[in-house]
Amino acid sequence: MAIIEVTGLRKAYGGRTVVDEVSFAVQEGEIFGVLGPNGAGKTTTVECVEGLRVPDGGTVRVGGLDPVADHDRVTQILGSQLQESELQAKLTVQEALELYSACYPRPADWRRLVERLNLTDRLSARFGKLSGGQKQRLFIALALIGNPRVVVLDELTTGLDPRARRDTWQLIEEVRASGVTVLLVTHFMEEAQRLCDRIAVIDRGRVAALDTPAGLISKAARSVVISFTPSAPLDPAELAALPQLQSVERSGRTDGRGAAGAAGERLVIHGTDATVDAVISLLARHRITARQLRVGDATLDDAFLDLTAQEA
Ligand SMILES: Nc1ncnc2c1ncn2[C@@H]1O[C@H](COP(=O)(O)OP(=O)(O)OP(=O)(O)O)[C@@H](O)[C@H]1O
Repeated sequence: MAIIEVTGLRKAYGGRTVVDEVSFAVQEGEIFGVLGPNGAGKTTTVECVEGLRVPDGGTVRVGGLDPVADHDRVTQILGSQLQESELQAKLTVQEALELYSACYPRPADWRRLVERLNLTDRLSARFGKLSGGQKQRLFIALALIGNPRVVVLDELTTGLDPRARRDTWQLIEEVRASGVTVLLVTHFMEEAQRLCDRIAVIDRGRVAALDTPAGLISKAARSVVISFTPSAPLDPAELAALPQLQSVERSGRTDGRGAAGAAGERLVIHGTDATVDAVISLLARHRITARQLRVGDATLDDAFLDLTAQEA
């Protein structure tokens, strides 16, 4: 069952359309990612879902309710991540938890929440003195305090070090395992690939693609990457004629001109399985060996670049 349904959403600021006919549905129990370049309209879209912005067109439903007209009821089922500026630096962790608990008719037991989020020993610490990771954990606790069915997390791990980011990923997985649906806005491909069941890629206000991470990768033109250092140079014309070739990147000790792979130059070729087969045949035909040969699937990064337009 869809807990969030967005249909033909439009939003303009000062006559400039920044969200243009966006539609997607988030199923109960999934982690749904919203991914896209800066200024693509991600935050505007999720703020319409949260009822913080009034759409200019289309409909948004959360648990069947209109987030603007039924704002109070929607806040009972949807937990939002606070922005840093929304908490006073002098407030202690416990005070923040008690304050936010008081806003809900059936709040979660905050002591259990802080235990789960590993914040018990920080209860008397002031918000302003918490580390970045601790602040994010507190934001997750506050988003969950009303026992929501769905939480919206917008760039939760931006600014965290790699360990704190991984810890936060684990928490998000635990939140989902406890039955809460997660709408996650992120810039991090690795984060989206690891956490999300499905992803809407938003580009210039429109949904450019909507699929599972694996589905997005396989749809991207560059779905396989082969890299190697040839034992002898290859003819650039023969490389350019490879089937379903997307790109050839050359790196190493040469200036990137002339025969490809001269003097230890490394080649990184993006294409499909057919491209890889043809590279292997080409090497065999010329009796050239491929040193440090690596073949791998393209990543969500590659798919993202294929799916979103380059900045003009
Ligand atoms: N209140 C506002 N008034 C005018 N323009 C706005 C307002 N809020 C956002 N915008 C503009 O709308 C566009 C979309 O912004 P939005 O914050 O939704 O994008 P985003 O995808 O979340 O970007 P980022 O990844 O940089 O956070 C941007 O060009 C932004 O400058």
